[in-house]
Amino acid sequence: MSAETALNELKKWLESSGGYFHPHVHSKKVPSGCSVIASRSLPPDSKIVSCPFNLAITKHVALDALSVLLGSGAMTAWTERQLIASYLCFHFIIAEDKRESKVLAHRPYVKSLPASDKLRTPLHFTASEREQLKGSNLYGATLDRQREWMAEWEQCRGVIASVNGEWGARFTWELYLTAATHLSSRAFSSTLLSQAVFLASPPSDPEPILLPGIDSLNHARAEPASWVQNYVGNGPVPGPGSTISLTLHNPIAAGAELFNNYGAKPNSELILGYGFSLPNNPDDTIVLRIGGMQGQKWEVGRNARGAEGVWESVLHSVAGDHGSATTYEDYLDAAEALADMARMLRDKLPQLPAAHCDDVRPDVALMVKHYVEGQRDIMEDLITFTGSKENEGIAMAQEQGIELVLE
Ligand SMILES: C[S@@+](CC[C@H](N)C(=O)[O-])C[C@H]1O[C@@H](n2cnc3c(N)ncnc32)[C@H](O)[C@@H]1O
Repeated sequence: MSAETALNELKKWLESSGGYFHPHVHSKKVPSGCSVIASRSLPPDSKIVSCPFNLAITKHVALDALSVLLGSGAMTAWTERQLIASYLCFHFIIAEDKRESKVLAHRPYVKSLPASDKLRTPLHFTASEREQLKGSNLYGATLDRQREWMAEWEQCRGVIASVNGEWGARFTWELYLTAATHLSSRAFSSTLLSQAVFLASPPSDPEPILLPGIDSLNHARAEPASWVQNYVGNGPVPGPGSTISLTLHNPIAAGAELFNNYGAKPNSELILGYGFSLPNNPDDTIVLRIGGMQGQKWEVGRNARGAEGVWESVLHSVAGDHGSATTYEDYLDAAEALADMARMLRDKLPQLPAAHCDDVRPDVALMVKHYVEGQRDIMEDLITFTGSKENEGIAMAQEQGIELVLE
């Protein structure tokens, strides 16, 4: 099915269920799936798309359908990802004309989702592409995620196969990985459906949900966009006609792409969860763990954002328990220790793939480049930060009349 046909089917389905898709936008095929384009210029604060609450895919929607197919009680202890991903998978396992498919209520949406060959998270990288990440945090995070998702898939497959062997055979790792990636790359928070968005404190355990149509737009950093809730009624159960809409606050020129704003996310998160990256992403971070500090972690960003926390810990670890305030020597030792660590991490980062490397697809090479450059820049900024701490140590010594000769 072409991108245009899939979007038209999605539009028709949304509208027939009380939703809305702006009549003057269309879809354009791009390597990663689709982009949404303005067919005419759109004024500021245009409502682009609305999804009725009853088309949202929550863990409860998934559980209700799976209970009919697999029997209630079969999914005890499944996570919301297992429930929602398995529900999406069943749209491919059970043909539309089968009696059991009645409970699979999201076919026009599922058909509009990008096929697995369009997905580019590191779980979809080839072995040689994954090698490009070796030495970075993202490499370990990829292996952890693959292990976790595979264990989930095996648990689900065991239950499904015990109910129907044919379904179990069709519930492949590739199908589950694709569905779980659709969830990681398109999820919104369940708080959007809760009346509690009007309250000061949202519920403590938000869950991922899918909002068909609202997830059609690509991301642009800092794009002024709102997700607007229209909750009908005052009770805990939303009334018929309740919707979530996406409104874009900037005017859009005819022919321009429409963007949503997924929030401030570092490239590590964009690559692992979504399969794309931003060049020189200002929200990039690196997670630091220092041996001997009880597994404590620090997230440091560009311009040494967040570095004070790791600095304080290193300073106190260097100063030990000498019972007095930290000395200039503590400052110099801590600055040197932190700079050594930052240099070591920088030097451990992977080398960038050659511009034309047969084993690495160009879009993957670009993501790896954006990510590694960001990690390197953060380490350079941290080294500069340790230089300023060293200068503070030197100034402390000078205040005490001590002249330092530094090598
Ligand atoms: C919520 S979906 C957006 C719609 C999607 N393009 C589609 O075809 O269905 C998120 C996915 O879109 C793609 N995407 C979103 N923003 C992007 C961007 N700025 N650059 C490249 N790809 C992007 C990524 O593949 C991501 O996983």
